[in-house]
Amino acid sequence: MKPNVFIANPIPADIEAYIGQHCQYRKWDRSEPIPRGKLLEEVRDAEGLLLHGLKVDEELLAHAPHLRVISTISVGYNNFDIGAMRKRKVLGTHTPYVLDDTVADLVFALILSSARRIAELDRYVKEGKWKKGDNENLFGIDVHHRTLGIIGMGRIGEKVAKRAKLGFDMEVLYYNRRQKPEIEERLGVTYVSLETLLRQSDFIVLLTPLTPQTVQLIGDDQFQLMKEEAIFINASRGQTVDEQALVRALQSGRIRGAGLDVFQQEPIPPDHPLLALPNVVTVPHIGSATHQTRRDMARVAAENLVKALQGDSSCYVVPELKDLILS
Ligand SMILES: NC(=O)c1ccc[n+]([C@@H]2O[C@H](COP(=O)([O-])OP(=O)(O)OC[C@H]3O[C@@H](n4cnc5c(N)ncnc54)[C@H](O)[C@@H]3O)[C@@H](O)[C@H]2O)c1
Ligand SMILES: O=C(O)[C@H](O)CO
Repeated sequence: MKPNVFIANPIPADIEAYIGQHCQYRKWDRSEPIPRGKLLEEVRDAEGLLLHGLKVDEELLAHAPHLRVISTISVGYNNFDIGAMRKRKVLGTHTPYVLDDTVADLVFALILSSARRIAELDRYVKEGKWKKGDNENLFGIDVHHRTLGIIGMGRIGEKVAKRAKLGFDMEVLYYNRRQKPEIEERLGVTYVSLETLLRQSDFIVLLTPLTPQTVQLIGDDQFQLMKEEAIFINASRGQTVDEQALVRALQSGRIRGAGLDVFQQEPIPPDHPLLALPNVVTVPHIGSATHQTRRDMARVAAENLVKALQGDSSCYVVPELKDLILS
């Protein structure tokens, strides 16, 4: 008997067909998110669940007594209640590696857009404000040969460091849970304390996962340490930053600017003070959102689901639940 699976987000047809070869499945294929009540209904008989960005908590697990595997189409898995999943022996899988270069590209797009004021000056030109003559009010700051500080030197952080070192001749500092001598040797990056990184960097990129230890890792105290010329980039999760403190730092000129892909509330409310600031570049959580990479992520997530249901340990189980597939 093929296991029952529920696919809670639309995926490409050939990837759906691959799941169909190994599982019986039902699916939600509308572009708007599945309503919570409908999801709770659909998981009743499911042994496997494929999703992106939906909350997995005790309530959902209680509605799904047969569930064995939840596969998220993302590398971040802060939507998983790990404790509740462990209690019920439900495996969680995610999609590392396939998106690293794409997210690193987006981080650099935010760095360059903020430093050279691309979004602001695009509006300036299109609004017909461009006059002849060299206008110093339009100048930005250099990215090349400046100092980049990466908080969270993981898979994506390393790709950002590589771009910075090889493409932009930047000095790269990093702060991480543990020092990584192998990356230091290979890329010539330097491990420093968080305080040193904040004091010395011209660009600060936040790339840690959202965990209890990283909630509001950056707040008033951390913005106080930054240079006045610093540009702050967040591509991790909105909750890793105290957003009110960020607004204060930007409004008061404590830092120069920010480039943001993630927000405390997504979509960010249209009247949010961050959106009124010219020195902030915003994009709607699109770090991994290219056609190719989202496709690759869906493929890896589908393979994870099928493999995990078959007890094949070569799938990408989230680190905190790895022991479950071996037991
Ligand atoms: N904006 C986007 O679209 C997008 C896309 C992909 C990933 N992300 C976010 O980026 C995160 C990182 O992804 P990754 O694949 O590089 O993960 P990773 O696990 O390879 O890297 C994370 C790094 O952060 C470090 N870290 C964890 N907690 C820390 C702490 N308290 N202090 C200092 N360092 C800490 C880890 O040691 C690790 O080196 C994801 O968890 C996700 O939240 C966002
Ligand atoms: O974590 C990820 O993979 C991205 O943020 C997309 O959800």
